[in-house]
Amino acid sequence: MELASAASADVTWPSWVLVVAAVLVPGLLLAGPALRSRYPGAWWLLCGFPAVAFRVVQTWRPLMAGCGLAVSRRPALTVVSGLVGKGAPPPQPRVPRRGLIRPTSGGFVLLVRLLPGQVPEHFVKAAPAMAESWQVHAVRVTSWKPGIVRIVASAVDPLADPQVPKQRGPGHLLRVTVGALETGAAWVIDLRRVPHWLIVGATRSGKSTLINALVAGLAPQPVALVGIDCKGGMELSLYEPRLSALATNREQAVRLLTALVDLTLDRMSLCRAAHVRSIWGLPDKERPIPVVVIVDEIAELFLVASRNEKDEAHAAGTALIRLAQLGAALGVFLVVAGQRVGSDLGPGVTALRAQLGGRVCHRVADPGTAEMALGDLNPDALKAAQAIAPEQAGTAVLASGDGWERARSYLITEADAEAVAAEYAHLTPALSELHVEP
Ligand SMILES: Nc1ncnc2c1ncn2[C@@H]1O[C@H](COP(=O)(O)OP(=O)(O)OP(=O)(O)O)[C@@H](O)[C@H]1O
Repeated sequence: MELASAASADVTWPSWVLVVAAVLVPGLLLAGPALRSRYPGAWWLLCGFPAVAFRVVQTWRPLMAGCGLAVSRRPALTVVSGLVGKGAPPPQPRVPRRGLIRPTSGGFVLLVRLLPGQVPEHFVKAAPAMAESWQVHAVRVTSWKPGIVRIVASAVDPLADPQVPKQRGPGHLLRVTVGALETGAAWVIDLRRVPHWLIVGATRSGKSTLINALVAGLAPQPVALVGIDCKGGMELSLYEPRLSALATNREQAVRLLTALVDLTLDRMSLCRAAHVRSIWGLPDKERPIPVVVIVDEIAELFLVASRNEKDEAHAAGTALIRLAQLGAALGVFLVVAGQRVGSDLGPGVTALRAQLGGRVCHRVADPGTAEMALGDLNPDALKAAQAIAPEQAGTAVLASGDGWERARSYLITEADAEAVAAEYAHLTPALSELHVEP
């Protein structure tokens, strides 16, 4: 005892260490919050992640046991160990094996090997308990491969205020980063991967903001943008300088959609003559420009009040379905937005929905719209979509054949989108075949 205290009394720190510590520690305490908000990524990696990773390691065994994910040793072994080690404590139950804890921007990810008898759903149920024990914002569990689950944790809410990254050039063709995912990764709409999208949401839920982000990302690219806004062009006319065509009522919309179908059929003949299966197989010089068709408020196209309107609505619906069926390979992409999308709008809506593989569901006013957007792809995502609160405008549930996740678009205002459209107006391709008489 005396020796130990003598040894500790002998430790003398060089004076420069004391000076550095005296400056650094209060400096970090004072400047911490500012550094954290200015460099959140670096702050998380250096300060937040090590502490949370330590917590994960420390709590892994009790957490697994508490959530019923630990499995007792085989009884025979327990008996043998009891005989061999008389009086020794009983063997610890087995817990699932955990892989490396890898940091992500604002969270971490780890893989876990399931024990015999376990299924991914057992871990999905334990996700809230994991988030509490590790003191992180949220934990998502997904099946990774047979026998392995992937646990993704976000330390802070990445959807609280996603920041628009600094744009470097026009980026990849038909690929736009429109927001952030719950995992902290970028929310990318890649039209070459998923060519057609359905975006739904109640009023003031964030549909236009998402379309602003999409148009702002596509405007600098060599693509033609076409708008169909049957509410008199109130929404899409903002981007008019960058639009190759804009229809502002249903009559114009039908003519524009018919012209687009003709353009698609021409491209089909071009591809057939060149013996290729899509415009991407054509040489660069011969490849027609990709066309992105944005439809704002789909209900305006489908709702009917008279016999005459019924024919128009039918023609619009048929042309849209045709475009969705043929367009992807021929460079025509659809982004269809609506407040309320239900089968009551007509049989064409359900047929169209089946062709729109990418789904974005913001806060909705009626469960039927969420069901229409997500129900056929991911019924699990419905609850998450219905839980989006009005103050979380811009937050949405994304679904595709691969699964679902929550995301929030960047706040690109109408003024921002208008400015981008004006800046890149000189890139607007003149497509005379799409000209619709006013
Ligand atoms: N990603 C976002 N981040 C923060 N705020 C947002 C976001 N998206 C939308 N908002 C807020 O919500 C408001 C309404 O958004 P937006 O105009 O996009 O809704 P909308 O669904 O298009 O509504 P409507 O159908 O009535 O046109 C915006 O003015 C903005 O204040």
